[in-house]
Amino acid sequence: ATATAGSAAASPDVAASSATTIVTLIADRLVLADTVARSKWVTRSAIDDPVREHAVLDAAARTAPPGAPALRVRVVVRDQIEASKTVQRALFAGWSATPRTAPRTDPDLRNVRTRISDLTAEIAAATVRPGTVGGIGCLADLASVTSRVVVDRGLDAVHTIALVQAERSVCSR
Ligand SMILES: C=C(O[C@@H]1C=C(C(=O)O)C=C[C@H]1O)C(=O)O
Repeated sequence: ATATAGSAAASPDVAASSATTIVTLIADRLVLADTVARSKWVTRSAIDDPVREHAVLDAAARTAPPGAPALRVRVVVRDQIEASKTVQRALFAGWSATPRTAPRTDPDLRNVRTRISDLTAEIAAATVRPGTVGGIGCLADLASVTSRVVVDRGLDAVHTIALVQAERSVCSR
């Protein structure tokens, strides 16, 4: 790696470790979409839940630290919601096509939704933390961390695509 002049915040190690933090949080949140999808399938609920989506966005904007760019938090959290629905729709499509693989029992969503809320707040905080992701090398760090997380967790194509979708705005400023 080429050494870059500059502050500690801009050092390659710090940037890469913050990419690891945010990608890990995003992947942790995304895999919870499976449980949400199972519950919605069994209870015949809609994948889109505009009321809950609104609440998730507002809560994230509220937990963002003072002075943080609220719009940026909303954009990143919106990406998490859309990526979650990408996974849910793909699972629904698979279960429709092959009904014997469809879930039959309704998992309890309460704990999962609490965990989704907690992870959303952590993602929001990591998104706006000064000196973390962003700038030169951000996309490269994101790509290398993402490929490692995909392998480590054995993510399938659907979750991999949704993970990239969820990272869409991580490097924008
Ligand atoms: C995850 C859910 O499904 C969708 C995704 C949401 C999210 O990622 O926060 C919120 C509402 C739903 O449109 C859910 O209903 O909890």
